Amino acid sequence: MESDTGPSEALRRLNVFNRHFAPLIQQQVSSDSSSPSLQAGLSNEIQYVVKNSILTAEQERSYQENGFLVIPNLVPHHKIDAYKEEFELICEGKNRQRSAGMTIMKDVALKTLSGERAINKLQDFQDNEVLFSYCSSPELLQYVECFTGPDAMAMHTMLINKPPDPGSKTSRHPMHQDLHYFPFRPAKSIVCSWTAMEKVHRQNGCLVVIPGSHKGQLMRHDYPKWEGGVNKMYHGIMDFDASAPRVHLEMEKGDTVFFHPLLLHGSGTNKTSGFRKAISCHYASSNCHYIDVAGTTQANMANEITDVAKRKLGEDVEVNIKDIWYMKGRLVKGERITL
Ligand SMILES: O=C(O)CCC(=O)C(=O)O
Ligand SMILES: [Fe+2]
Repeated sequence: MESDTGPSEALRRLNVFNRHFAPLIQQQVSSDSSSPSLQAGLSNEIQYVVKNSILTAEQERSYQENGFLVIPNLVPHHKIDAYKEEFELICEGKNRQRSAGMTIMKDVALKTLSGERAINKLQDFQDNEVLFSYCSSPELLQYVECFTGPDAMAMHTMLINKPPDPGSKTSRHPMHQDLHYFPFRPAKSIVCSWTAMEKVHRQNGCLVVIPGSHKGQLMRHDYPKWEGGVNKMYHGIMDFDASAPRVHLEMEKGDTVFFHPLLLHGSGTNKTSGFRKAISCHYASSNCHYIDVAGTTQANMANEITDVAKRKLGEDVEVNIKDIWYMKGRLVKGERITL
């Protein structure tokens, strides 16, 4: 059934969202009505939004203060249905061409199952035409540009298929900052888009964020010591302040959250019997530069990625994580500069 909703429905949901979250996220509406991008230069504060004609002053202020912005009903339902169908075909594994270059991740507690029931995440779908059309879709890019500027690369792609939790609580994703995985900067020119492929709520493990945490530093990440085990590459913040106020982002199919790579976030246990799906892309300005992560808090992540790459390519192959990122990045807008 075609269930796309029109602009007035989107506006209604935006209002509901704002009413619901405004008190929680303490939107700081100052008496100055000019937008943060227009205020650039007036204070030492990092400006997280570039000059644009898309975001309202209120949306800019909200991203500046909170580090995330939810746009209701952004991705049409028929597109999401096509991504879901493609994901299912990949899980069936009949046509290897479809999943060329992808990293298919299995849940630590469900490895013995087959097909979709074992797979909790697809990564690196930059060469799959159907899935990658999410990253290059105009409805997303108009917003992406507000954070990356006009030259934008899709750097990291994921389809998350959070499985029904088997009782091990391994379907949780520990609180983390995505910047931990990225050897490029500056952080303010990177943004994640995360689109709900169905209704997501607390029961099926929606995203959980800590508003304002994007203004902090990159913290130390490692595997949490969970009794039931932890999924591969699900690093979490080690010195996490569990009392920090969090917001659960309950979203409808097609709703999209854009968030900063230092924003602390994670997701809860899926207590339902369905697979909670979301599709996501990390974009960066092509003007970003690579950094050397040796000797930093990111070194453990880099070693793990290098080990995986060596297992695929051969132990004697010299692997540099910058090369991996260089190869998987795809230009989606403007010109490719340094990334
Ligand atoms: O969809 C989720 O559960 C969160 C995934 C996430 O934050 C990540 O993979 O970095
Ligand atoms: Fe994340």
